[in-house]
Amino acid sequence: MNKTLAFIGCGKMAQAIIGGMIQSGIVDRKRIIASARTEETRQLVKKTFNIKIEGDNKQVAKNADILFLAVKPDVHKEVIDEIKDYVKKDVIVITIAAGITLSYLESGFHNEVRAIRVMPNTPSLVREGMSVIAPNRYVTTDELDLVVKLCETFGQAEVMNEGLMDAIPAISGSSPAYVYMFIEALADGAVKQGIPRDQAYKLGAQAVLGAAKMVLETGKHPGELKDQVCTPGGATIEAVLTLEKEGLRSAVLSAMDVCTEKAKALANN
Ligand SMILES: NC(=O)C1=CN([C@@H]2O[C@H](COP(=O)(O)OP(=O)(O)OC[C@H]3O[C@@H](n4cnc5c(N)ncnc54)[C@H](OP(=O)(O)O)[C@@H]3O)[C@@H](O)[C@H]2O)C=CC1
Ligand SMILES: O=C(O)[C@@H]1CCC=N1
Repeated sequence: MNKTLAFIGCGKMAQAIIGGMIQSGIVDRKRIIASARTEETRQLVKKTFNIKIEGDNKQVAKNADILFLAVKPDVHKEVIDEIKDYVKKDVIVITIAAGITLSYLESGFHNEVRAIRVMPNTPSLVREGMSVIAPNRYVTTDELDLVVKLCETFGQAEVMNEGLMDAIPAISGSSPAYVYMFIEALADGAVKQGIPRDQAYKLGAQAVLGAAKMVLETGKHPGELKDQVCTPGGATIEAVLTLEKEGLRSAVLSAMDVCTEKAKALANN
């Protein structure tokens, strides 16, 4: 990787990506530069990752071969206006923001800018991220391959049509938050039964990790895997009945609907 990777904005998501990339050993930290608004974040990022970070967005944009816009959606306009005249002609601009479209980037920079939407998630920090990638028509196959490989340094990557991108936060970008809530709830339930809290988090998290691996590695339908746990006349089916009565599935679907609507609206704030 002989490209300069630049991040405008270095908050929680950018830090997760940078952490995963460096941990992979594939991306040299010397190739990563970033900017953040406050001195507090700049010091934290410098201390944590030992990368070059500064307050001047233009300086960072100027040196970028691949430029990640990692600010919130409502800060994109101000940042793009600030840097658009400073980027290299063939820079690849990636937004990781929910709701920011490829046409938004094309109008902000210039009509033929190489633009990519990537929706990542925070497990990127431990190289178990999921990145969904949608390029515009000016991104070449080789450039897309490079970005896919880059995203694979911190997890899995899938290329999709832009038309699906607004639906990705709910299933992938935001969903770790729901899973953490589920793990917290599992731990609370265990603590209620007398299990020490630190062990309860380990048991709950490992169950989620193991179940996720079963879905990914056996290729079996989640319903079949659930059925294997439910011993006839046993304890699990009682828990399953209660979760159905309490509306676990419909709660998840409703949450994903509101998440998707909000993600679509974010760019207009
Ligand atoms: N968090 C997540 O799980 C995910 C987030 N995303 C997307 O990532 C983006 C960032 O989210 P997140 O990391 O959570 O948010 P944060 O608030 O943690 O990070 C935003 C960063 O932007 C910086 N910033 C703000 N204004 C400017 C500016 N004018 N110039 C340069 N930097 C600026 C902030 O600097 P400072 O820290 O100094 O204030 C901060 O580092 C969003 O667009 C979000 O949609 C996508 C997928 C998942
Ligand atoms: O909450 C948000 O808007 C961002 C997008 C996906 C995860 N975090």
